[in-house]
Amino acid sequence: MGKTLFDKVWDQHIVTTIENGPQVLYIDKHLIHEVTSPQAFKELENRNISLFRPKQIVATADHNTPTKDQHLPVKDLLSKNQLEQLSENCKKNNIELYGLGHKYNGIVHVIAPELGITQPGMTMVCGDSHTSTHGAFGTIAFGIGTSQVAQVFASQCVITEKPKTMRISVNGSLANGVLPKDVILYIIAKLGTNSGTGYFIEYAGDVFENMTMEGRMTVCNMSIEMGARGGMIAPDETTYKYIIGRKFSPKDEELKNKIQYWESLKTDKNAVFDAEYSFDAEDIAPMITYGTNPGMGIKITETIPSTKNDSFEKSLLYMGFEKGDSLINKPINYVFIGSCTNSRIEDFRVAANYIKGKQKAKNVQALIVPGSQLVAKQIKEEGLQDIFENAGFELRQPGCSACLAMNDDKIPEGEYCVSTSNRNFEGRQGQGSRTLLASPLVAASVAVEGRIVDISKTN
Ligand SMILES: CC(C)[C@H](C(=O)O)[C@@H](O)C(=O)O
Ligand code: SF4
Repeated sequence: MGKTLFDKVWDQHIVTTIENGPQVLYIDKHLIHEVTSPQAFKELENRNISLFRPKQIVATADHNTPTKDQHLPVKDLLSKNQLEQLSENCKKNNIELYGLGHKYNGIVHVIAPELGITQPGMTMVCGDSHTSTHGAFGTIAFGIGTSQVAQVFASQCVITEKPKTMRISVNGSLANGVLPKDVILYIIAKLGTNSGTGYFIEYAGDVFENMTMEGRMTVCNMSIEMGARGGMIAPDETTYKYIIGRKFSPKDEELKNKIQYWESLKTDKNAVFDAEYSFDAEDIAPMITYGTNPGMGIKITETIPSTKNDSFEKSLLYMGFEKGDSLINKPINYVFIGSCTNSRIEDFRVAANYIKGKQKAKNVQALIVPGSQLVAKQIKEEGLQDIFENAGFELRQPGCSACLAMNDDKIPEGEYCVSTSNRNFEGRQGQGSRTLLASPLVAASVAVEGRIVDISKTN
């Protein structure tokens, strides 16, 4: 029987298999940030264990960082503490840190790919659920808990059960204005937020083959919102082109050899998955969520379904929506374009292209938060900054920002925010805030119109 992409990468990294039990998996890259690393460092210190391979670890500060005046001392005490702890821990343990203000600083899932740290065929972990993003490169990448962070510090391995495999194919071509974010919101709306539990997903078919790396990252990022351990896309020419020339990318002979190896990773024709789904690209349209989990999504022109169950009704109550409502023309006062789902240069190009020559609506506060310093630099160099600022959008400094509102970027109670992030849980963007997930194009159109509009009827 043939092997899947997932099996090939997994099998290459098995250190040992415990009989009738889990496996010990070698981890090539361990990414860390300020929120989930402190207790792990403490645990090692308490047990007097040193870090096994500090050179395999890369650290950044992203969740707590302010998006204004990053050159000034951080005002929030808890954040300041966590950031200082990260710096100290990295210094003590010889870990490369791209801290606040560093030219490579940014959201962990944005910086590793753009620096060429993320490469096909690797295993990567981070104490963060959206580590699944890196699967876009044909990498087994998954989030781990704090105790596992300590385990990886000590051994560069994790002990884990091998997940089952699922393939989701989308064939055909996407209509204009339908973005990778719409594809993944559509898939989650169709399959539900528990459909991926216990699985690693491979996305296959025309739509993903024709997608840019930025788009593939958006899709893999949200695999976790289906409950999956992670998502992957087979490496191909698009992947290699993206990787070539980046700071930590392999070069010359090494690159040639690696590409040869990466080519061998594609799923074999006769490989069998534990579960398979397929969709037609033509059925996908611009999406928006109306509820409090990412699976509660509809095409922007559809009405809220009349599902009868308590949690559905509770969710609508929180959102202030009714069954059968259309979201078109609902006034929106906040728009957030950012987060590890949609804060790469391509996302801002799409938004800027729509916004160019227009003005944001008076009622809207529109935040543009780049995923990294490098993206921020590109925004400036490509003239997107002028487009955003002339249109009345606020361009901030990089970080997680309003995606989870651990810093000052909070959406006020009761307000709606059309957001390009990945989670619309109750209070996610600030206490009492109400999040509607959408693509950067939909978000841009809402900022300009001050209400939800059918993107296919505006330009
Ligand atoms: C803070 C961190 C542990 C968390 C995660 O794991 O996803 C955060 O990044 C999120 O998006 O909710
Ligand atoms: S941007 Fe949001 S989803 Fe991504 S790592 Fe930060 S908080 Fe988590």
